Amino acid sequence: MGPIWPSYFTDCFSLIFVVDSSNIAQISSSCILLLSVLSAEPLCRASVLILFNKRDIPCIMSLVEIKSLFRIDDIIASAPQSITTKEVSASSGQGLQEVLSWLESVTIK
Ligand SMILES: Nc1nc2c(ncn2[C@@H]2O[C@H](COP(=O)(O)OP(=O)(O)OP(=O)(O)O)[C@@H](O)[C@H]2O)c(=O)[nH]1
Repeated sequence: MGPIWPSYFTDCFSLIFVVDSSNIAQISSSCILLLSVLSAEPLCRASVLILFNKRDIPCIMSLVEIKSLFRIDDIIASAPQSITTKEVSASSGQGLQEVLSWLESVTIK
């Protein structure tokens, strides 16, 4: 789906990027996709929420290790956008309330 995402960038003020943090094999491609999204000119002022999803699934790597592999600190430091990260589980609902609070905080009133 990545190739068609730019069709939706115009007038986009907030963005939620979901990472499957149980799938270590996909981490680097997910990171590259995120970098391409963050460098898109129409999104340069968007508020960005990165969700590390599937935290209910036992994984051989901790979230700290996954974030390090993802180079999340470097990405946040160099991106023009305001970026928030959260760990969630779409399955159990872990973190859902925080996601809703974030959405409320970035919603244009
Ligand atoms: N345990 C668990 N399962 C989840 C979670 N989120 C999604 N899933 C399940 O994971 C399966 C695949 O969903 P996704 O990863 O969203 O789908 P996808 O991105 O098309 O899948 P891939 O391209 O194969 O990675 C579905 O059965 C979902 O119900 C979660 O937080 N925890």
